Order: sequence, then C-alpha cells, then structure tokens
Amino acid sequence: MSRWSELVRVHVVIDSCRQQPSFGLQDRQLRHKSAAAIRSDSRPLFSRQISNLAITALVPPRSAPKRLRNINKMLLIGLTGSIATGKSTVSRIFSSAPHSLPVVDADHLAHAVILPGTPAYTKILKAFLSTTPGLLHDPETDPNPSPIGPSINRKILGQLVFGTSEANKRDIKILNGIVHPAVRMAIFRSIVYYWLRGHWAIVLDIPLLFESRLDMFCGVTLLVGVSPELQLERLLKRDAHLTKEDGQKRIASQMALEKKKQLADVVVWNDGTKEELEQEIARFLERYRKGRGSFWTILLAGFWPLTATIMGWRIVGNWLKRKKKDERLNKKE
Ligand SMILES: CC(C)(COP(=O)(O)OP(=O)(O)OC[C@H]1O[C@@H](n2cnc3c(N)ncnc32)[C@H](O)[C@@H]1O)[C@@H](O)C(=O)NCCC(=O)NCCS
Ligand SMILES: Nc1ncnc2c1ncn2[C@@H]1O[C@H](COP(=O)(O)OP(=O)(O)OP(=O)(O)O)[C@@H](O)[C@H]1O
Repeated sequence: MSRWSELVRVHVVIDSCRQQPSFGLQDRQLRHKSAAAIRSDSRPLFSRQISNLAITALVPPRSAPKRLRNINKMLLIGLTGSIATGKSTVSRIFSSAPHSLPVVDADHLAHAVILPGTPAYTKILKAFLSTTPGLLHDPETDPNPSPIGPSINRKILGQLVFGTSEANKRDIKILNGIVHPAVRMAIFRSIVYYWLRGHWAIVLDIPLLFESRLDMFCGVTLLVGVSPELQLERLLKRDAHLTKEDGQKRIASQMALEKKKQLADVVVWNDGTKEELEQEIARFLERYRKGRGSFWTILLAGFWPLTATIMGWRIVGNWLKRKKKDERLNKKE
C-alpha cells in the first residue's frame, strides 16, 4: 500500500472512532467542545481532511494555512487542578472562540470507559458489586439506560473510594488500576486524532495529571488553583447532592494543591471573576503561541524520524525535570 493511501485509510478510521463510546466523544459537552474547534475552520470537513493529510505527507508550502503548518510543533497543554477549582471552566474558555482549541477531558473519558459492556465495567463489578449495595442503578431510574445492563452509580462508587480511611485508600487504588489504563489509551487516541487535524495546541484536562505522571508528555502544565474555602463553597454549590463532609473527603483524597503548585509550570489563580479568568487564559495562550509556524515546523512536517527524536528528547527532558522537582519536594517534607 502506498504511503498516501495508507494515510487516507488511517485518517478515515480515526474519524470514524468519534462515534465509539470508548473514544469519549459521544458526550454532549465534549462534542460541543470539538465542534467549536472545528467550526473555526469554515472549509468542508473532507477538504480539511485531505489538506491535513497532504501537509502530513509532504513538506507544506509556505501558503498552507498556519494551523496546518504547525502539525509537527503541536503543543500539549496539561491542564490540572483540584476538585472544583475551575478546570472545566478553563476548558470551556480554551474551546470557545477566539481560541477554539480541542479539549480532551479525562473525567468524561473516565465516565465513558466504565459504561455497560466495557472491560472496565466488568472489572468494577467483579471488584465491588458483592460488597457495595446500590453500585448499579435501578433500571427504572438509570440516567444512562443501556440494553447491555444497568450502569454504575458513580455517586455510590465515589462514596466508597473518596476518603482518607485505609479502606478508601485500598479501594481507590483498585479503581484507579482498572480505569486509568483505559483512560490513558483513550487520551492517546484523542491526541492522535487532533494531531492529524493540525491543531497548534491540544488541551489535556486531567485532574490527576501529576499523580498519573502524564505531565511528562506535556509541553506545558497549567494549574488552576483556588483558596480552600472558595473551593469547598463552589463544590457544594455545584454538586448539591454532596454533604459538606463528602466534599471535604473528596478534597482530602487528592494531592495537596500546594504540592501541585511546585510541580506546575504555570499557575492561574481562580479566586476572581470568570472575566478575569478569561483574561489570564488569553495572556497564557499569547505567550505560548509565539514561535509556532517557524522554519523548524515546516522542516519537521516532512521529516518524521527527526520529529520522533525531538519528541523523545522532550519527554526525557520532562522526566528529568519532574525527577528533580520530586527530589526537592521530598527533601522539604
Ligand atoms: C469515583 C467516580 C466514579 C466518581 O464519579 P463522579 O461523577 O461522582 O465524579 P467525577 O468523575 O466527575 O470526578 C470529580 C472530581 O473528583 C476527582 N477525582 C476523580 N477520580 C479521582 C481519583 N481516582 N483520585 C482523586 N481524585 C479523583 C477529580 O478532581 C475529578 O475532577 C469517578 O471519579 C471515577 O471513576 N474515578 C476514577 C477514575 C479517575 O481517576 N478519574 C479522574 C480522571 S482520570
Ligand atoms: N471564577 C469563577 N467565579 C465563580 N464561579 C466559578 C468560577 N470558576 C468556576 N466557578 C464555578 O465553580 C464550580 C466548579 O468549577 P469547575 O466545574 O470548572 O471545576 P472543576 O475543577 O472542573 O471541577 P471537577 O474537578 O469537579 O471537575 C462551577 O460551578 C463553576 O461554575
């Protein structure tokens, strides 16, 4: 098979994955996010796909749209924070005009990979069903009805795993061990998909970015922080079903914001208004957009081994940077 026809096949397969639950894009909010990014380019989808493939396969001409020339210099923005600090709010800013960036939302993917019929669903039932009453929704009131079976009640699962007791810690370890590999694979597929579409940056909204060490693959990590009182207040206002104790337990079960601050490249403080937050994000993007679309970008678009070497070099660099930070933090503790 020629390189050209192979590329066409790969892209068609990846595009069709958008309809599959494990890809995570069936979620209405996520579809809206990616639709916003796609809307920013008014050409028909087929024409965009063909031109992206052309750029991927050949050295792009100078006249190629800037978005496509950046294909090999794509920036992965690792967006993180603690529960209810404002990650989704920042994601919405990234995905709306004028930025219109694609956002990969790990929480949504984590929900998609445990839907009835998935391997993670079966493993969760095996691990927790016999000891957790109410783990499955009643078919009559199931918010995600499926012909395969009742869906998992995330509220009950959350009560089981979030907390500071030994049992909570054991259970969250088991749950993470089941869900995280599936989420990692879904994130990887999303990155490849958006990369082939030629976006200059992709936002990875991952609450456990540092815990799962996925920060190593990011060009920059952005932490959204908020003061502890406001965090609890916003959490309880948004998730009215949680008691104050539930909220405190969820906050306590995560890595301390102070520690995340030491690990992040950029910290955005979200104690102010949403308008102030929008301005902060615009400034952040302006800073990181600089330099994209350069001579190196165009050269790398046509020379994949060099691209792979540079990406590998960056990951090793990030790994070393993280190791140093961890050592410094361990000394302090
Ligand atoms: C326990 C579950 C079922 C609770 O679902 P629920 O809809 O009530 O909460 P939701 O998924 O929206 O999570 C809300 C927030 O809780 C925090 N959180 C979620 N999972 C974890 C975890 N394993 N460890 C620490 N904090 C977590 C995150 O800040 C997240 O944004 C769900 O969070 C889950 O399956 N978690 C395990 C997978 C995971 O780690 N997801 C996070 C992204 S990879
Ligand atoms: N600057 C702000 N001013 C007022 N309310 C805000 C602000 N930023 C976020 N919020 C509100 O706080 C709540 C939590 O924000 P958001 O859902 O974005 O947090 P999150 O970090 O994505 O949470 P989770 O980790 O649970 O997914 C939401 O109800 C949101 O509307």
